[in-house]
Amino acid sequence: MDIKKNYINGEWVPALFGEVREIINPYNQEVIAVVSESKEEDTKLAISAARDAFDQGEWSNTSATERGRIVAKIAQFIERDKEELAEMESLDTGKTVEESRGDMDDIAGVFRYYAEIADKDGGEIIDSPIPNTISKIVKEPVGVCGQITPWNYPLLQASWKLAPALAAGNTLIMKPSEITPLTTVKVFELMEEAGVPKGVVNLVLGAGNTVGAELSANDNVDLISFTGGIQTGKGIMRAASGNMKKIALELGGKNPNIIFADADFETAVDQALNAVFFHAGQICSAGTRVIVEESIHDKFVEALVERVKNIKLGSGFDESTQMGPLISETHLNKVINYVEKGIKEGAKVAVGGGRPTDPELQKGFFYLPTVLTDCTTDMDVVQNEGFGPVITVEKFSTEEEAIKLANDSIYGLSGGVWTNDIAKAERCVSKMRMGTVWINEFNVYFPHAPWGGYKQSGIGRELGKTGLEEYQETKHIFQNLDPQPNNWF
Ligand SMILES: NC(=O)c1ccc[n+]([C@@H]2O[C@H](COP(=O)([O-])OP(=O)(O)OC[C@H]3O[C@@H](n4cnc5c(N)ncnc54)[C@H](O)[C@@H]3O)[C@@H](O)[C@H]2O)c1
Ligand SMILES: C[N+](C)(C)CC=O
Repeated sequence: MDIKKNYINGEWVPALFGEVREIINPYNQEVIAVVSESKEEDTKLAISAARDAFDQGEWSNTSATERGRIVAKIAQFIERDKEELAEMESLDTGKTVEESRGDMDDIAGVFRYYAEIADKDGGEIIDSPIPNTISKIVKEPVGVCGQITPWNYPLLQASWKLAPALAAGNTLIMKPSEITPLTTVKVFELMEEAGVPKGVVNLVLGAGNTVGAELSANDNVDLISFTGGIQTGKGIMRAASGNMKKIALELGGKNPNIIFADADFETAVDQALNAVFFHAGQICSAGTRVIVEESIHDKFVEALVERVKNIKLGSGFDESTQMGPLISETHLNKVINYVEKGIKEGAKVAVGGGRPTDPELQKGFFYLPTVLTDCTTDMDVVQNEGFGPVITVEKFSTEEEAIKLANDSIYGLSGGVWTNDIAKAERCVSKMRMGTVWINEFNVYFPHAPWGGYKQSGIGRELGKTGLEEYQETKHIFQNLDPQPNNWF
């Protein structure tokens, strides 16, 4: 098996100490690839390459139109290689190939979006209060960007960072999750093919506490953009304070999904499933915290359970599969303990609550889609992100109570409201403390709209114009057209 390498200063190079890591298919635990396992020393080399490339200025001085053209080429290559990328993502993560195909469309869309807006902001002349002067606001690249991504949407989360950073004229070093690096390696090949100059994009494969920690702390990195868990995010924030680098953090969620009695019942049930069970619930914005109006609670749970019983688990490559495995044994054990803790706290298992018994699924890290009822807001299982196929159900009787429950969280990533009363929906979403709120929808995201969290779900925004601005500095240029001595001293 070929060893996947780092990409540093335009060259594919093995890790300096020759270490490697095996990448495992979570469906059957087979080794699907071997990749370089880098250390701080490899990371420093990549940071130097990115620093030199930025300081030398070839990419930042390339016109924004030309940068956009290259970013568009990357989109085109992703579309060309969509099937290969989708299969690779499914092998690596266990998600169904159909889901991965959708991800690849989204990813190409992100590169296209930033290609299109790269040259749309030529700066702004503002009204200066001083006669005979010109005041101009321009945007410039931040510089050298460290980018760290998680395992659940490996290439999607990478695209949200790579495309705007490139469009804005930065140089970068990316560290994908050590568990799922394959599609990121492939996209670096595509960026090379698209003509991104050497040193502009650098890839270092390795663990968080070595490569990730170096990227977060190194004084030659000007910005660190991270997507992952809250605890890791807090550590990165502390490490980044050394040189006051800019930080962008996309963290977890425990997202409320409020169902009013006047919602379209069948649609709300169907979408409550979609909100959680894609990718076995390993979605930051999964609507795992279902909050149902008391008058329909029992009927809603009954309908949910009937549907959940029929969810088909299996290989992501089998067209009939609806839900794949969890990412790893460690994560499976975390989900098992999470549900057990919920049961000890008083939650009742309405369906699921353990591993499947099907012999064909024993090699994979499968966990049954699960619904826990009798949940209350003080429970760990309601307050913390489980990142598995687990719905907790709470009840409410008034609109105020629904909002109070929805906001009773350290998280603030996303949430949804289901009702046919549009005024009620508007009242609710205006009070929900989350970066994205959906009315009669859940889990929709696209390149034009910003994405990010309130509260401990993060700092900053990805996607949209705001996602480009994360990678830009704002400069005020003031020019005196009639300079005169003022003889003050
Ligand atoms: N808000 C969003 O848009 C979004 C999107 C996807 C995932 N997530 C969140 O990501 C989490 C799941 O991903 P995960 O398990 O990969 O998260 P994680 O925090 O364990 O790891 C994320 C990345 O950080 C790296 N890392 C680990 N320790 C580090 C350290 N000390 N310094 C620097 N980097 C380090 C990892 O190697 C990995 O690349 C969930 O909480 C999920 O909600 C959020
Ligand atoms: C941001 N999103 C929904 C694509 C993936 C979250 O894990």
